Amino acid sequence: MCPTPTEHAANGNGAAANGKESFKKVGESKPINSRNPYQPVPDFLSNVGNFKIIESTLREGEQFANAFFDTAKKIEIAKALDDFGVDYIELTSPAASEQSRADCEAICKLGLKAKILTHIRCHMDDARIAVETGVDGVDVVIGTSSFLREHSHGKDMDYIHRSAIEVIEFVKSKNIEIRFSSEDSFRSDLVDLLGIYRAVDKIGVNRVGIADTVGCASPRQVYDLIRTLRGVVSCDIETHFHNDTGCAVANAYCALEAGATHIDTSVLGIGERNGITPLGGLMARMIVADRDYVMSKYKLEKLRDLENLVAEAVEVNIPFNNYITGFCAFTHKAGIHAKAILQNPSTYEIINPADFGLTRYVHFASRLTGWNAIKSRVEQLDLDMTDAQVKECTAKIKQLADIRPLNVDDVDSIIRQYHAEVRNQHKNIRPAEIAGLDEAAAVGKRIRTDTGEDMAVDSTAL
Ligand SMILES: CC(=O)SCCNC(=O)CCNC(=O)[C@H](O)C(C)(C)COP(=O)(O)OP(=O)(O)OC[C@H]1O[C@@H](n2cnc3c(N)ncnc32)[C@H](O)[C@@H]1OP(=O)(O)O
Ligand SMILES: O=C(O)CCC(=O)C(=O)O
Ligand SMILES: [Zn+2]
Repeated sequence: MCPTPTEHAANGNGAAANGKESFKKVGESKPINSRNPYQPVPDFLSNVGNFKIIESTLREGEQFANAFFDTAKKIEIAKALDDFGVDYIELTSPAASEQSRADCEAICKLGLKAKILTHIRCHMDDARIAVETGVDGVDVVIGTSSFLREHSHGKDMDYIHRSAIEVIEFVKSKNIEIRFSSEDSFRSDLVDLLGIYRAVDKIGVNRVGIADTVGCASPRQVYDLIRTLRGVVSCDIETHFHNDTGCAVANAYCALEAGATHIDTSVLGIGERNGITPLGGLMARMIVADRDYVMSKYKLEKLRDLENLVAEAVEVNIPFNNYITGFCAFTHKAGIHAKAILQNPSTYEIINPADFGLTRYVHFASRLTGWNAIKSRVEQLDLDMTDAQVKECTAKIKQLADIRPLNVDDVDSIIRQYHAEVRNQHKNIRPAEIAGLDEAAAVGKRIRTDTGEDMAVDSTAL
């Protein structure tokens, strides 16, 4: 359930009003009475308050059209991801090239807190190389849809079973984690899928993976498949969602609701085509679902730097509407919004920018601006105006905003000019009049004018 405005205001941070609670391990359920009392009865299948991130910027992200990471950049990104707090860092297959293998070894030697994985084809040749790199685990994949069986590797389900078992047993014998994933899971036959997952679960795979390789799945399809799979395997369930049809974040969330334990992400969502679930988008979604969990695990204030690092490395800009860090993600423009936001940010914000080390911005330079936003700007400028004057000044701003776009300087100039005019008008009024004093009695006194000026009343002013 989303935090109510009262909760947001009370916490000052968009939090659900949870008490302190310790975090369960993957697969365990949360104690019932530690949850937000406004939340519905806990769903014991759901892992929205207990998930792990497999960060694949250095694997899926390297498949992004613009990506070229040299060793130094890979190390810098790996360290930044580790610092952010991701649970796993997935690296390109060491079978891809000699440099990929060397980089994989170098990152394994960094001694990061995050576990290091590499991603390989379901083939012994790749597996033999992978286990020699020093990784903590191997993610194995093979296409199971008819498209991929026919046009990618050309193998049938019997072959897939046999090679999966061989590779898994080999990797397990090296005492490192092993995950088995079907590629293009949502266009694969359900009986084939459940059969192979049941088989690999039986021989002790750590995780099975569901991949929406072409981004075709809807949240409801994801929920149904993961929920079904949850009933078939006892191991962890990793999920991987491409964003071709705009569902990558929603699908990740639904997967967790249905019992998935691990979500694949990449910084800014970079990957093949238009990429996968973005790390920042997942954080945006999850902080609303379980703020305590997200805040305790991930250093959210590092997200912007992490995104800037990757954006620069792959030579793209951060999109204007990016989750959390887009330039207008916390900008409030229309007068109705601005007024309410100034009173209580929960009115039009579900995420508190301060949780990510960011600030909100109330826009005050358009034809949609209202007097409350201008009043706030007048206060920032430390000028004294009555509400009636602010309203009159707002009308002038709107007049010009109807003609051309305004910037902050334009508005500040209008405000200052208006303020000066008002002050001068007052200067032309006899001070005794302003003070409401008897003129003769006023001489020699000091009074404060409407515009806040301290003035001496002398006979020339009368
Ligand atoms: C959906 C995904 O993102 S999966 C991850 C994708 N990642 C990568 O592709 C890593 C980078 N890839 C590479 O460097 C190269 O493709 C390599 C080194 C893996 C293979 O290179 P090549 O041997 O030159 O083959 P090529 O790339 O042309 O074709 C892929 C080969 O892998 C085989 N293959 C594809 N998927 C699998 C799989 N899951 N398990 C086993 N073999 C597979 C194909 O049959 C094909 O082999 P063949 O043409 O020799 O029969
Ligand atoms: O290994 C996986 O689970 C996913 C592989 C992949 O990138 C995909 O299928 O899109
Ligand atoms: Zn992918």
